[in-house]
Amino acid sequence: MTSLTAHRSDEPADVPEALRTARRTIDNIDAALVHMLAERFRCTKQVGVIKADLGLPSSDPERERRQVARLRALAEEAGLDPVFAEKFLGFIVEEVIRHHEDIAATRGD
Ligand SMILES: O=C(O)C(=O)C[C@]1(C(=O)O)C=C[C@@H](O)C=C1
Repeated sequence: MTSLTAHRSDEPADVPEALRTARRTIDNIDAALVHMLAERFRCTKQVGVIKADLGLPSSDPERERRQVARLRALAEEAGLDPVFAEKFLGFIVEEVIRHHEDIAATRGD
């Protein structure tokens, strides 16, 4: 193991190689998640502006119902706990709705 590797992975020198390798994969996936979430929020902020301009409500429970059904089915196919997938979506959507409300408030709606 080189000092460059140690620095890049930010791991103590005594971490076993198999664990180090797994953690590199985890770090890559976490980075991808952050980038994907940033893109999603960039997009939903545009949705917030559209909704505020058209006087539409911040939340759309019917749309959310369809998203939950779709994501639960995808999760089952993928071997991910569908309850977790639903909770994760709900956590994100809750934040999106807060953003929509802020946008509507600042645009005088
Ligand atoms: O699709 C919308 O209408 C949105 O505002 C986006 C979104 C989401 O984040 O997916 C957020 C709030 C709504 O209740 C439903 C879905």
